[in-house]
Amino acid sequence: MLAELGLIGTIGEDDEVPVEPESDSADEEEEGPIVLGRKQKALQKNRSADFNPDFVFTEKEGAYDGSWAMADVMSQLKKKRAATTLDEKIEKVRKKRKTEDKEAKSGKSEKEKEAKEGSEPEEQEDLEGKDEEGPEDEDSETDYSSADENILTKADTLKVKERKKKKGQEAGGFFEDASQYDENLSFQDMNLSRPLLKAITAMGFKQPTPIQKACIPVGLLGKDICACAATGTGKTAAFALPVLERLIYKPRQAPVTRVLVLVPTRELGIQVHSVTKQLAQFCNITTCLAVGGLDVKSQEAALRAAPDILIATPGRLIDHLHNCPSFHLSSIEVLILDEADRMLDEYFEEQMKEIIRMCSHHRQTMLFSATMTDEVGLRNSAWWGEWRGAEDPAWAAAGGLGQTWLASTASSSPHLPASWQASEHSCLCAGQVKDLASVSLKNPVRIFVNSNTDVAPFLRQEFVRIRPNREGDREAIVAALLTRTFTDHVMLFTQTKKQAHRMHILLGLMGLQVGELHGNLSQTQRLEALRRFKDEQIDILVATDVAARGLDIEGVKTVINFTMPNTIKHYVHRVGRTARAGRAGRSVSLVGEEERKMLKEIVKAAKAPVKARILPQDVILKFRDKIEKMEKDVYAVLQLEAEEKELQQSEVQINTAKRLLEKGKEVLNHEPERSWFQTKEERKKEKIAKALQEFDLALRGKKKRKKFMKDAKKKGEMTAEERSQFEILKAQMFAERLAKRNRRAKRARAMPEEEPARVPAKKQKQLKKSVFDEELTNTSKKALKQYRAGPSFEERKQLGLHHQRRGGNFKSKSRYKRRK
Ligand SMILES: Nc1ncnc2c1ncn2[C@@H]1O[C@H](COP(=O)(O)OP(=O)(O)OP(=O)(O)O)[C@@H](O)[C@H]1O
Repeated sequence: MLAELGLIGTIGEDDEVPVEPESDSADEEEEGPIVLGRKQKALQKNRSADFNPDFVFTEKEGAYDGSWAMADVMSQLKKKRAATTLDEKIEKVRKKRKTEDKEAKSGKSEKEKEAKEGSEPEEQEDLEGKDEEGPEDEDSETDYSSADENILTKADTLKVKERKKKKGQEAGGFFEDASQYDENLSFQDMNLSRPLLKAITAMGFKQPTPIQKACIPVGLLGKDICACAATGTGKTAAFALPVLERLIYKPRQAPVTRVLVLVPTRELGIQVHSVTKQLAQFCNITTCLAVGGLDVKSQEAALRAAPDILIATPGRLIDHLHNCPSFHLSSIEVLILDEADRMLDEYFEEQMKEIIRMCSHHRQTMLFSATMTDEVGLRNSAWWGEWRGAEDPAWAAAGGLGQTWLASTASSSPHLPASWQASEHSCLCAGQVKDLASVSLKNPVRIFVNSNTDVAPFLRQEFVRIRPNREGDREAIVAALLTRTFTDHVMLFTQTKKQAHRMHILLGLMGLQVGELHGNLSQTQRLEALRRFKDEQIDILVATDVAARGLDIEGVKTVINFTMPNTIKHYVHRVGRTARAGRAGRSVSLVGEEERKMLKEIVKAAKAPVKARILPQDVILKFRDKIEKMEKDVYAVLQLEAEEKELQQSEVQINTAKRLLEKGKEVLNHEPERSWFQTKEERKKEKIAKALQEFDLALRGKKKRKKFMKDAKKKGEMTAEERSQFEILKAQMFAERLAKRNRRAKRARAMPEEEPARVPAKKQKQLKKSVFDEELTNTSKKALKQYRAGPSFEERKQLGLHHQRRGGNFKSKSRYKRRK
């Protein structure tokens, strides 16, 4: 690639950098455990030895086919008329540019030749020689002179960012204490059935990861779990294995769906489904995938067969619940929320309420995430509690899945944390989690193997500072990083879909192999991009946060953040796409002035040294120049896209009109409209309310923002600076909205449902009862009779009222008397 661009590579990902105080070579030299296809050699260097965590991922053996059951999924995709791909358009524009430049160059050299023929005939040979020998440069319009090459060979500089430790505050603390597990526990020790152990071996898992060691024994007991472990540490198997074991142990009596796994994105659904299927490959348990973007009809057919385990995204699940008459959730025995904090945030709020309302109350619930907070449960306690509050306490005794066996194992299992064995509730954490336990989950076990700001253990974090008023450098810096240093297995995250698309075009025009993944694409395009990235057909995947959570793409070496994401949580997930399953990985984030606060927090939370990468200024300038020159080509690609879209739209219109003329109106409406839990009107209202909220936030006291938005809209085309500013602004708006919502939640929604304080019987007797307690709250028959009848003769005598007639309102009478 560098050769194609006429550049010479500079600092390599694995190179030693002089300024770096400690050597990085060790982590590059160790072998990666999983062998990759085409670029194996590069990846073999990718294993880290920088860190020494307790757990070491062992090499995967056997035939673990990590594919996403793509064939299955692809057959469910809607077929669309094939148009030219973006890459084809980019290629077309590139070729055109090359020919133009070639022509321009040859015209120029002709002129020079003529001029020189007249003046300096002796230099002719030299020039001709140069023309022949000189490379037929593919990117001749941005060719670099030999002087420039010197500049480009300058190495980046890496400096360790010092972090200020708070006195007396060590990382971990409260969280680590809460989750103990038997470190020597093996899969064989876990009482798992043979078919599962066979599948584990087939998938190449030699020993359980910490989260698996901690969760599987507890999950087998049918306990509710709230679990947090770093990205890429095997949470999927941690929830899937106990569930599968319980399904095997207690086979179903009737064909019903018993386990529901909810995930936030379609791609993650496909992946979780694939992993579950692989774990269940040697038993009779059936699985089903119900995510958006795939064919509804075939999903409905699969649901009618009542699969044991259903993996779904909330929207599509609700669609089925409302439109597939025989499908319901009343038989769900286990509910799992993968990426639980996301599933319970405002985005899914209405949908989750609807799903929980339809779910059986008698269930085990498990929440999993790398960024789990106690708040997750607390914040959602109000509405969640509504449905779980009145649960049958006899559930555990009556038995969900294999309860008898569970009861016997509970007391004898040597693999449960010591604290758990001592007392069932000692594993529940004190403080905030108590609130969560009492409202969201039933006596949940809190298993925090990592803190919720921990990044993957083998991740090396780097940051590139964007200087004030140099926001426009971001694209140039990213291009420089991708061309010179991180050339393959890279995920580049942007804040907006538009920027992701632009980066795809820009990098594509530079000759890099790029794909994009975001919500503006069809499902086919999304999956195709992922497939190509997994199959190493492309080197760089530009994505929005839709790809930030959960995706397990083998061999991702680098994650680049174009801007810092919305929150630290988003950051943890994004950078978690690399350094998975014991492998090393690197993240490089571009940080501007306005994002430094988040950087500080990241540095503070980091357990390994965080580094600042400094690119030579000349390099940035060169790439900036290159991009500027490319603007017209970017525009040309966008034009091609717009033209093709227009053409497609008119084709659709013509076809519709044709069908209308031929077969009448009913042909267009032969499909009955699908119902949803919200009416169209409600959905519209919700959207408007959310948009207004955002709008309100954007304008709140921030004149700068208001002006920025207005100016950008007016101009239509943004400058590089404005584009970057817009990315940051979007992240800030999200963060503010979240903060506002959290503040509001604490006031209005997060009332912890505290149990009435239990007073010991002895103490109760000692407590003095007030007159209020004794008289007004006494609802016994005798007391009520007495109250109706009024005071007795004795009492009236005491009050000096015995001479008055009984009955009537003696109080008012006496008052009347006094007044007189
Ligand atoms: N016991 C094990 N031994 C070796 N590899 C494992 C083991 N368990 C899981 N893995 C592998 O680890 C990788 C990450 O697993 P998984 O996707 O479940 O992580 P995760 O914790 O859910 O990550 P995220 O938080 O990003 O969703 C997968 O490739 C999986 O095959």
